[in-house]
Amino acid sequence: MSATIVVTGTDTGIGKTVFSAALVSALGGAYWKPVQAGLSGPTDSETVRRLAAADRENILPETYRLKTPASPHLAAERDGIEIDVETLSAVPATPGGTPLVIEGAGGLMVPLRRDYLQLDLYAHWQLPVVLVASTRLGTINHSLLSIEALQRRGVPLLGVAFIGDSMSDSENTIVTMGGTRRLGRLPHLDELSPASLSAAFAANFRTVDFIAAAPVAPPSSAHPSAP
Ligand SMILES: Nc1ncnc2c1ncn2[C@@H]1O[C@H](COP(=O)(O)OP(=O)(O)OP(=O)(O)O)[C@@H](O)[C@H]1O
Ligand SMILES: C[C@H](N)[C@H](N)CCCCCC(=O)O
Ligand SMILES: [Mg+2]
Repeated sequence: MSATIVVTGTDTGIGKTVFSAALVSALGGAYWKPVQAGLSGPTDSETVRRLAAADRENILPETYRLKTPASPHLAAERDGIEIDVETLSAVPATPGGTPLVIEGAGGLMVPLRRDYLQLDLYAHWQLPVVLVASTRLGTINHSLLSIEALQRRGVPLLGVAFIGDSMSDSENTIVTMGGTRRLGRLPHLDELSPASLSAAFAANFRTVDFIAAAPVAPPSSAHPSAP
């Protein structure tokens, strides 16, 4: 069983927090946002707590709370600090050993420092990753680039969670050419509430895919060259 899942995305603002809340709720799990950049308005931890109707103890404290809503490396510099990667190298324990959902900041190639990417941390952790991707035009490129980056670094990829209206050709193209699987698609919800979100997750994903399935091993050549 995968007790810890990393939620990454093809971009910032793609739906990682909303998907993480749905997953936390479905798993009865805990949530950790290691680096929060931007403190005005609800933080991602606060949003997950609300949308997952999670107990306070299941929202683990962020390791870094940075004021500026920017890339973490820059937000840290603005706060006059440098992110110490060592402090992020071990994943915190959860109350009662419940499953843990970890949400990154933005996408894979986002720097935590000027010499260290978020992807470097994921390669170190070797935890199964869910890639959250939009279904809108442009997603094939962003998704395949993200998948290739994960595969090149040997990071286990559980699959892709799509967000938005159905675009079956884009979704199939991404998972087929990327050598991974489609975990489901969360439609756009006009009203985001704990009830609407958990109903949408239950209707479109299988919780067992996140707890029982072995991550898809990164193939050495997911996209063979054309003859
Ligand atoms: N399925 C959905 N239905 C309706 N709104 C959504 C859905 N998914 C995401 N959103 C909205 O889209 C916006 C961006 O989503 P979200 O905050 O989850 O992105 P993110 O990838 O976590 O961004 P960040 O990189 O800042 O952490 C938010 O306003 C959120 O409420
Ligand atoms: C501030 C924002 N909400 C995210 N947490 C951080 C996004 C960093 C994106 C950096 C980039 O890819 O240009
Ligand atoms: Mg977020």
